[in-house]
Amino acid sequence: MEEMTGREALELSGLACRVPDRLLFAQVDLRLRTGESMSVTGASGSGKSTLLMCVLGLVKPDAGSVRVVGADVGRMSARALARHRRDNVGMVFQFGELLPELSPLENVALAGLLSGMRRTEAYERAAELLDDLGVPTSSSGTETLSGGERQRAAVARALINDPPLLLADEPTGSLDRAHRDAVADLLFELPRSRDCALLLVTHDPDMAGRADRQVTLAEETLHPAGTSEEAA
Ligand SMILES: Nc1ncnc2c1ncn2[C@@H]1O[C@H](COP(=O)(O)OP(=O)(O)OP(=O)(O)O)[C@@H](O)[C@H]1O
Repeated sequence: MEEMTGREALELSGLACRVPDRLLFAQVDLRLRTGESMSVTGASGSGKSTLLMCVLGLVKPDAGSVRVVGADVGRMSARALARHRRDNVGMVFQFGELLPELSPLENVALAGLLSGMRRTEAYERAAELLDDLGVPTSSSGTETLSGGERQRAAVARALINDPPLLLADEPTGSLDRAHRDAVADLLFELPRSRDCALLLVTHDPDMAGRADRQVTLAEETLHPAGTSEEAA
């Protein structure tokens, strides 16, 4: 029985996407509410990252719709979409993708500034988040951070606008086991502590298994994990 708590963060209906030589996926339906986490596994090349790109509105699906907090991202102008994404979606990638010239604090604050936060507020919030997430705010560049700290800084950056939807693509893929577990603990706590929805793409079965709901992209569509022949 699914509990109907939280608010709707993401709804995919009949989503289909092809690349020039083949169909990646079709008939993808998914609903995710704030407070929930969902993992997406699937063989390499099955289209998991492309699915996230569709959610971000960076790849236009061939059919179906993507609704983020109720708004159809396929019907927005580029400008409205960029605004909507900044306000509602946080994204964490495999290598953190922080700007190396900036300090961790500046990296996080910048995301707030770009969405219109006042300077003092952006810096205060950034410092608070980094502190909460255990990243030293004293470091001057991101290269002095450990891999785990860098990923936590990337999570802080994704959270600065309090997004109802958090997307993560292999967020622990570059980390050793100890750091991986620490970042995983942090990520899976977020849906409840920050009332956001977490959609996580991973090849790691342990990570995937920690999500409230688990799906696999295989045979060109999404299945509840464990019901498809295809290995994750
Ligand atoms: N713009 C594009 N043009 C052509 N092919 C593309 C394009 N984007 C993605 N693809 C292809 O679509 C397939 C799915 O890519 P995607 O990165 O979504 O897979 P994935 O499941 O995330 O893989 P991995 O687990 O290896 O990261 C790949 O075969 C990729 O080469």
